Amino acid sequence: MKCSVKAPAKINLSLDAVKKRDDGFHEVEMIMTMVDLADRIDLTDTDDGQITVDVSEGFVPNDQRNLAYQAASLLKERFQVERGVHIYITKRIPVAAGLAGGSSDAAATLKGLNQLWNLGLSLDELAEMGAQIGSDVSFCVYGGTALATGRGEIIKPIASPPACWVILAKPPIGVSTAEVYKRLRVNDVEHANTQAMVQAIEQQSFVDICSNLHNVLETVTLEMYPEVKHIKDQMIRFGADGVLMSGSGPTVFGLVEHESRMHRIYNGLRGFCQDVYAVRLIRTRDS
Ligand SMILES: C[C@](O)(CO)[C@H](O)COP(=O)(O)OP(=O)(O)OC[C@H]1O[C@@H](n2ccc(N)nc2=O)[C@H](O)[C@@H]1O
Ligand SMILES: Nc1ncnc2c1ncn2[C@@H]1O[C@H](COP(=O)(O)OP(=O)(O)OP(=O)(O)O)[C@@H](O)[C@H]1O
Repeated sequence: MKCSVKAPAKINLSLDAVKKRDDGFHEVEMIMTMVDLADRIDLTDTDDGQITVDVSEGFVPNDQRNLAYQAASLLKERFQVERGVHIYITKRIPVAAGLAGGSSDAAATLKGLNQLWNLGLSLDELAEMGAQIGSDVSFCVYGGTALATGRGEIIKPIASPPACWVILAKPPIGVSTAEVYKRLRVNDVEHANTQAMVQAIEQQSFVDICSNLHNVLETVTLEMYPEVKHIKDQMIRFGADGVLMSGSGPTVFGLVEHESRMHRIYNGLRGFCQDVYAVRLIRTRDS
């Protein structure tokens, strides 16, 4: 038996850290949404009881460090599954980019194995297990657009933003999420207006979404890596309607309403940045 699952990337339209907790994590308020740049996870059920991983990109770990491996291992142990699985990951989402590639691979593996191993778990149960792997995994299990609180694992679905283009540009550096949170001074930053972003989305106001884009982690990453600030400035100069760094970076995204302008920005950025993508937001059907 085999199954294939798409694992899309996320962007943070708004990311606020309210305070640092005693367990070392930050209490956050984030508005997250999925874009149609995705990894592909192929799962093949095996009868040797082993979990094995292969990845199309050589520099992504193919052992216990892989978040998809951890997802399979968690399900196998919790439900005493005797079967094994071979996981093949076709990587399209840039790695250590702030786009939750590894988290989405883990979420897709949880969902795929739920089917392949006939576990009958609900999305809520899969999301709860996902939270044990990483803070972004629960959101990736649900997908769509959501307000994420707690350390990122408490998910409240909201409406999808209006359709638009999303240009992603990643400078050739990897950023450590742990390091960025460690350097963050929650009391010295300008906080996001999360409620204003929720309202802008509910009212389908593209203009208000663009004016409320805010990510407190920019205060750290832009200072550490001036090339991220440079890409942000270029995207604004080329005419994106709204520009922000995603997650802990270094990927910068630009929201663009009109296709002709999207082409102009994409071509302009390609001149000095190799990793540039023009994608769409993934909108859920009921919104
Ligand atoms: C930056 C974001 O990607 C935005 O969506 C997330 O907040 C981080 O999600 P993630 O990469 O899944 O993070 P995890 O793997 O859970 O945590 C990595 C490290 O980031 C820090 N961390 C993470 C989440 C959080 N709410 N507060 C934190 O301080 C912790 O030091 C943690 O050890
Ligand atoms: N399936 C996976 N795909 C990519 N990286 C993985 C995977 N599993 C484990 N990793 C490890 O996780 C690290 C972070 O990768 P990832 O692409 O998930 O970062 P990210 O997009 O910044 O995540 P986030 O936005 O959740 O902080 C990588 O350096 C890699 O070694």
